[in-house]
Amino acid sequence: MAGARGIPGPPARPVVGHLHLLKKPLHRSLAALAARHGGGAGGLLLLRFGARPVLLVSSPAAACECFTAHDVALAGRPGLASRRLLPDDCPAIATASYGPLWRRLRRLDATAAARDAGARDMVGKLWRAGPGSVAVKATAYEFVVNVITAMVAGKRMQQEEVLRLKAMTEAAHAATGAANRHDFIPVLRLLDLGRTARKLAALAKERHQFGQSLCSSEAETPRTVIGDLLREQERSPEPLDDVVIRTVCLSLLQGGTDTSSSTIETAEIISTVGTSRLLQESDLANMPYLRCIVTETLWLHPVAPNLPPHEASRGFTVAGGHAIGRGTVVLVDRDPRVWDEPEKFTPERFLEAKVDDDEGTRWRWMMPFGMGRRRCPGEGLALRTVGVALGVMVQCFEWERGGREEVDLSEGSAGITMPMAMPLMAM
Ligand code: HEM
Repeated sequence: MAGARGIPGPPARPVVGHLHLLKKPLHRSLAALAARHGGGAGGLLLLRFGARPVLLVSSPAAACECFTAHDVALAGRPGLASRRLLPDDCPAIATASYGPLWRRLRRLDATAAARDAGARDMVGKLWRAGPGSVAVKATAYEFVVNVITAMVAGKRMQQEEVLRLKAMTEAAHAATGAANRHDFIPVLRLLDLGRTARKLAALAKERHQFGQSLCSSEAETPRTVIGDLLREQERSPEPLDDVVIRTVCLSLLQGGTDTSSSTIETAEIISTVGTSRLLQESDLANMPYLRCIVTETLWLHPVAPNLPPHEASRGFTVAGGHAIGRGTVVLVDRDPRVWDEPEKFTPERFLEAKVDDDEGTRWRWMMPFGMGRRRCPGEGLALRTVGVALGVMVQCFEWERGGREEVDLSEGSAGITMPMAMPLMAM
């Protein structure tokens, strides 16, 4: 790339690169580094995780350019060591390499839903739990799982299975975080400090068994994802194998549950439908403020603040001629300057904004679900599910603080997703 300009970064250490500068939660560390060093190259900062170049993009314009003009080059995921330890028979759409298998999985990643009954169940559960307290996220989690299992397999999931899925999803998110040291420092892998290899092998086995039990269970209605996939398996000239079916089902469940339930937990809402009947999905179109609250929650508490890592499959130039090398891992950082008072809960800021009207609003909206061809395929489903769940919870309960203290919205230290440090409890 003749004439291309290099991208600045802070001084790196031998072997670790910049890993020593990263603390949990990762996105706060990265935002601090971007604020300190990233102004000079159009909002780009070049770091090294071990020997691996990592580009942090914190300018809206550069991020838009990356995921539009260079979207194909950035559609890959880095082949990190932890992912290579997960055998081929339990992949996930989110970590699959860009290519024919990923394309096929995405195509199959169908969406359909019937959620109102699930919302009623969730409210009933919170109600029956009192007096005392019940973790909102656990209840919201069960609700989301049941919405998605109904879509995938046409049935509800037993409580033990919900807990098993939750543990598996949290372990997978932690293992696929963007800055796991064992991914970038070979000696740590060699010694298997932290027993990462063993944990990943156990996780692979668990995913395999869980996916298999999901797929081999009898689907109760023909209009389910599994039903469609099994029919396609029989009919298609290029039949689907079990790995593909398992992956689609698990990706829907694992991609959708922790993300949506964290968002439900974090939001507060004002209902507009009154109390004569329970809120339904069709009400959402007439509730712009509810939609703004969900959007604002995703802005303030994105579940994947830096997006899962993307990898440049070829070199290109961006932001006025800065060179991005092949193999660079790309992470995105929210730019707080797109809003006045970016950290203040202000749902009204989205009242006027149309989702896709110009580059600015697109940027403001793009972060929670990504952008380009790896953008979240569950976005529509997630917005409807979160909207219905929040609406019903606010419609049916009065929410107030349990004591004098502010509700603690601080972040936990997860891997690729970002849960709250203190779970929200309904008393
Ligand atoms: C509030 C809820 C949700 C949020 C905030 C969210 C966010 C995201 C983000 C940021 C990505 C990565 C985009 C990128 O790589 O640039 C993603 C990917 C993905 N999401 Fe979601 N998601 C949510 C709900 C869902 C639901 C309900 C499903 C499925 C039913 C789902 C399935 C997936 C899958 C399969 C991928 C991988 C896409 C790929 O790599 O090609 N997500 N999501």
